[in-house]
Amino acid sequence: MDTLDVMKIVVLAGGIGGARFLRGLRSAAPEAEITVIGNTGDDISLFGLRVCPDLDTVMYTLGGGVNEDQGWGRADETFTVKEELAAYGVGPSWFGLGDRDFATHIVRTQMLAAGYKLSAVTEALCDRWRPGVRLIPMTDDQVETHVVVEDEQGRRAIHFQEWWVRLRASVPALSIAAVGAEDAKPAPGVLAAIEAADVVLFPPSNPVVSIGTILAVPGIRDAVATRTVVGVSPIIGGAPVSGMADACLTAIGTETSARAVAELYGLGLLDGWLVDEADAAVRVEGIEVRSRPLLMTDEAATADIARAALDLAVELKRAEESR
Ligand SMILES: C[C@H](OP(=O)(O)O)C(=O)O
Repeated sequence: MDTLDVMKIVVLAGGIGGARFLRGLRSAAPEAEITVIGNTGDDISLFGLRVCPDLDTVMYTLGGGVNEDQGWGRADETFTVKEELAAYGVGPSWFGLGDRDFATHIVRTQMLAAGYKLSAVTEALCDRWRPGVRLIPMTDDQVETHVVVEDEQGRRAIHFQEWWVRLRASVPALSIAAVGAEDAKPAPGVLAAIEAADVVLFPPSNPVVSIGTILAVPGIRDAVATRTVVGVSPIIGGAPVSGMADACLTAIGTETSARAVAELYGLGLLDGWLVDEADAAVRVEGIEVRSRPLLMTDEAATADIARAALDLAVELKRAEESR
């Protein structure tokens, strides 16, 4: 198998970083069949609507509709509905939904209310966006990431989005839990896609609340462990490439380093690990570590990173097969 051959690739993805990596992967391997298993732990109900930030970020980014500067939400967005809600005193005001984005959540909520599963709704939304990959939510069941914090209002669990977006992770998380994950079932097609995959890639998504949450759905981790898996480090030189993943890693007692994240995923799951040149000295027992520039500065640089991940995965798979 050559990376240029048609191959089946599964990617576990969160939001912005995952979506940008996927855009690079799609251009690095245009013939590949790419299945994306999307995190739904960040999902939240707002104004009576079901909002799936990570699924939408992947869909908008690959479908050409994303706000490129922000990395999420729609391009050419307006905020009339948000302003009108605020005029009624209806919140929360801290979650920035634009008018175009609202339409997606209205369609999704309407279909869910009619009895369609989230996986079917996502497929229907993708009919419009044609992302060039098959996007499946990790589960059709409700899983919500909650964060335990303690401040002047006392100790309490809040929705991940409230901690992340409203509080900007400024209050330390005492713990993070994917509520509902242990009883959730993988969405239809998730396990079959993993079982059929030539390789599985972990993009530089948040290892705790994105990839960690997907792996927490029973059955997914075990299925992934049977494949050749290569991850791209979301940590460069001791800091997240973007975002505040360090706040999540600290909450679970893991150091913010490329080595610690590889160890968190663990031997038995990860076969190869791409780190930045800044982390060239990183070694992880039992995992093949390679270094190269990992900043996704533009689409061409991102495609090079995706190609390097794929090449490493193919090399490791071949080595495994010849043993
Ligand atoms: C929460 C978010 O996760 P991602 O969508 O990047 O996986 C982040 O770490 O910025």
